[in-house]
Amino acid sequence: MTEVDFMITAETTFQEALELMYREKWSLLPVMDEKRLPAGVLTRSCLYRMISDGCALTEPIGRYIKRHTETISVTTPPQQIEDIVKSSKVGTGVVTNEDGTVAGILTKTDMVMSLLGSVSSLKNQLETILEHSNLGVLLTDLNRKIVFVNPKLIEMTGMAEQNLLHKAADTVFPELRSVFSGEDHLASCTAGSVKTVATVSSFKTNGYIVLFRDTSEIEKLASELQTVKALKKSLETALEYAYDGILMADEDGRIKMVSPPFLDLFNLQEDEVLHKSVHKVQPQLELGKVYKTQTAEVSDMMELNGIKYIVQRIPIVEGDKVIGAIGKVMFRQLNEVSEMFKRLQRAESKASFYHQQYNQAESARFTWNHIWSRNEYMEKLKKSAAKAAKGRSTVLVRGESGTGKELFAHAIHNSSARSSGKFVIVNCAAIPEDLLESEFFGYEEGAFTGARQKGKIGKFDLANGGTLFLDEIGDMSVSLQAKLLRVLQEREFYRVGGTKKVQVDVRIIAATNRHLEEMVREGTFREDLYYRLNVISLNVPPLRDRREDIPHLMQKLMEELNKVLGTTITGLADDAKEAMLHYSWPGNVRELKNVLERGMTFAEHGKIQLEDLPDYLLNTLPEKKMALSISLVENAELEAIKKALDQMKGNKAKAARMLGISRSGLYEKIRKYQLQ
Ligand SMILES: Nc1ncnc2c1ncn2[C@@H]1O[C@H](COP(=O)(O)OP(=O)(O)OP(=O)(O)O)[C@@H](O)[C@H]1O
Repeated sequence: MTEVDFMITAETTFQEALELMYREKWSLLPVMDEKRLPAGVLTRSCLYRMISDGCALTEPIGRYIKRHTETISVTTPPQQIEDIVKSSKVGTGVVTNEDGTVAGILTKTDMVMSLLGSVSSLKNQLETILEHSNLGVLLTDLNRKIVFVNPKLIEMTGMAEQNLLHKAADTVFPELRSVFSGEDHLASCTAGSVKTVATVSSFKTNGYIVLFRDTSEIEKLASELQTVKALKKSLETALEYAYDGILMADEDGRIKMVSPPFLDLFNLQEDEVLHKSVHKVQPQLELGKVYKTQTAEVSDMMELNGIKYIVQRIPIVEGDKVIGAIGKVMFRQLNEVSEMFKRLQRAESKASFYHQQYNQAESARFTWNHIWSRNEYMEKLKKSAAKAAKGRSTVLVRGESGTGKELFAHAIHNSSARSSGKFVIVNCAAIPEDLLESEFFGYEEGAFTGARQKGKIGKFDLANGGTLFLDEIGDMSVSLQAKLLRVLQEREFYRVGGTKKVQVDVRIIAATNRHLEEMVREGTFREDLYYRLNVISLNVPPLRDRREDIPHLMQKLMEELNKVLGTTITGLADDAKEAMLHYSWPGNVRELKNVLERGMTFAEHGKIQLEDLPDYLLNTLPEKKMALSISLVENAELEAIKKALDQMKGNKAKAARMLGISRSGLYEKIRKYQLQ
């Protein structure tokens, strides 16, 4: 204990001990126990070991020692002490002599150290520690002149020791200036080619100690982190622009990422799916399967809103464990692999559509479920019509063009007692005047000369036992009106050129968009026929008077059109929807359907955009949302008709088609607005 110069107690902090040691130049410190009797000595290496074990500089030494108890006495053989120290988790310090024998050891709670032998060269001990340190260490005097550098710092700088010693530290390492001046705690400092972080501790009376930590490891980690971040970003971007609907789930089936087309297709918001269980939110994807089988698979064809899709289920496997799964919903490629395929598909769907129509000619295709509505009056109307269907009376369906009068006629027939009979449609406006009679009543064999020798069955004959739907009844000539009236009264007729009375059991449903009462007044429609037809009258309101039907009809019609056109439209962009909701729809549901068909053909997939809508619709958009007055509606209607006629160079058939109204409907409007 001869070399002991200073004494410290269990209350002394590590910082104080360190400063004392530094000031007293590599000496031992005596430690007093609680009774202030000499208890042991603290060597510098021991102190450093304790600090590197993680004790705070401000912590009292005694408290640290109490936490780190080892039962080693002076009689413990050095080998055993070494073993204990090595295996100890408590960071006990050991002091060795030059020959490697144990010189001192940390023992009881209230004692710091007992010397087992002579402590000869503490400077050497420190040098040993510094030699093996991973930190570059530099000591300076008060003038910042370098007095010591450790081998690690020599290695880092690549400079010879003598070229470093006695130089001002901040000349060799200019980055240290800010730390020496106390502006910063740390400095990024290049030692040779090594990037380091340097810290400076000052020991007021003696100088400074500078520690250099190699940051290349940290930088490597940072660059790996950067790579991972970049990968994540690429993945997110790929998802953002992915053509398919993609969803990724983690090992517990929680949804971690989802692509916008996926959300579009299933009409979901991101927060409705993210971090939720895929098995609960999207059970129809059946992603759970791949967690069990660990093999990728493709689903059968599925369908949503008229859009066909298939799901590719892909497990993410690491080792022999499934750590996640990907659900890839392909709905666009199905239709868009190539232009050819698309065209083929359209042709096919059109062909099958017409084939279906052909098969269903003379049979009613629609029921009440096909008349889509959210409007109270329409629902009441459907109920009354369904009641009327049960009887035998003639039904007159009235309403503007394209409001769904024909649909009502189909549904009435289908829910009537004669639904197994035929449903025969005659468009009174479409048949040339001179053929109308033979169309209605047929003709006997040989009634005409020439090719049509064989005779023809008329619509009344055809509809026997079923329903005859007389569309556009207001457009029938007065002479035919008389003949029709007779059949309605007597339930029998003569074929053209025939002499035999034909008896029929036919229910008549008539429809018109004309103002029959006015026509009766004008003498262009027979009053007696009017009363015969007008037994039960159903008035289908125009779309502008049941605006709540518009969104519902848009949704249902898009589903239907996706099937017919082979498109994958998921909805309308907000502004396009707004425009649709504010338009007055003079052509009613037919016009709505035509505008959607055009928009869907232009957009092909995703959502219908504003620019996919026709100009005449966009031009009539009110600047501000305001209640539509009748004159405003009429004005819009007039503008639309003018534009259509203009665009079609006066061709009324084409203009009517473009407007989505019937030819007779257009004629009526032309008359109404006195257009020529
Ligand atoms: N409520 C509805 N639900 C579903 N589709 C409808 C509805 N109303 C009309 N439609 C559709 O709109 C189009 C026009 O309907 P429909 O032919 O029945 O009208 P209309 O009043 O008979 O027309 P017009 O007077 O020009 O003959 C059809 O394609 C029809 O399927």
